[in-house]
Amino acid sequence: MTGTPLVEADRLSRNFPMRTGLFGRHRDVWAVRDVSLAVQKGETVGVVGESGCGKSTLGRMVLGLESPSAGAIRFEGRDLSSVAGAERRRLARRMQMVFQDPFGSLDPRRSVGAQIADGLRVHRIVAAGEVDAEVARLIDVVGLQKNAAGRRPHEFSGGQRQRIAVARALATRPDFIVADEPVSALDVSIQAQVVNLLADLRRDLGLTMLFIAHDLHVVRHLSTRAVVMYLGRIVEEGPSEKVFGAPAHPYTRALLAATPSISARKVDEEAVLAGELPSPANPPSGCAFRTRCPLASDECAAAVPDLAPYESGWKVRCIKSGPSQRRGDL
Ligand SMILES: Nc1ncnc2c1ncn2[C@@H]1O[C@H](COP(=O)(O)OP(=O)(O)OP(=O)(O)O)[C@@H](O)[C@H]1O
Repeated sequence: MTGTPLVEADRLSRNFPMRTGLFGRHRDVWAVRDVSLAVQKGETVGVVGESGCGKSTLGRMVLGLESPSAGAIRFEGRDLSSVAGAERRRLARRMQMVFQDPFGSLDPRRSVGAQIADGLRVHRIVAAGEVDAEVARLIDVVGLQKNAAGRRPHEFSGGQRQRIAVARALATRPDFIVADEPVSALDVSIQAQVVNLLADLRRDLGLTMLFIAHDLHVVRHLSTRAVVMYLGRIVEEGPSEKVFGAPAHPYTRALLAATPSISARKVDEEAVLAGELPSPANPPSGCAFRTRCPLASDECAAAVPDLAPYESGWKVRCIKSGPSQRRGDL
């Protein structure tokens, strides 16, 4: 892959102070730790991992909604922390977020049309006299009925509300969208419709996306590249068909084993995810996954493994899964 990425996270970390234990001692929870990620124009990068692995914090930092404790975010090569004022607003127009809970992000008292129009007005996307027509166009683009503009959010089903949220995000004509669990609050029967809408929009509008989900089906369907996170760190990253087709990290294999219907391989009993996710306030030493890993040995406790090249464009953070160990018998 060549050229400046549209969005780049460079060694991003974010910690939160937290009280733990009986005596309420302060400890840092590292929600995201040393994450580097480049998203090329037109790519859809899917971020997966169990709840609490740091996916949302990463997505919020990438959009500038949360500040990193360390590291940088670059948009078209420009460090977001060095951009302010009108310039920052111009960049904000180009980056939008679609949240898990569309109801929480929509105002119940205002009409859908008025809420879609907010972004049009703030960023002066069209002339004042053309706002209504543009709202109607956006409503059509996301597949809602023409009369939706005059109605309030509670008059719609969950899937339709997520379409409204997508129309709002599209209003500013963004280049980059972070979708944080956009379908996980929806009925399974509706999820595919919203996923297909996002896939169509990505194709038709040339959108670049960071797609966050704990559901591997959804990520596999939408993303060109997959990033697997465990306790704040990337443990595997590579082309989706490879990561989901022949996962290299034992954690990715365990996630896939928990979703057998998309596993191309026979479910490996050994790979089934054992035990609880350790507390992010007190992660295991060395490889954080070692306490649940069927391959773990003493050396896994010694140091955090590097995110090392596995194949071209594919990286794995596991001392047992380097290219030299790759035989399909792990
Ligand atoms: N504002 C905050 N204050 C304290 N801790 C936080 C805050 N935001 C996130 N965390 C902690 O950071 C860790 C990562 O949270 P995050 O929401 O990014 O994970 P996630 O993978 O997106 O999970 P989920 O799917 O449940 O949203 C969790 O342990 C969480 O409790």
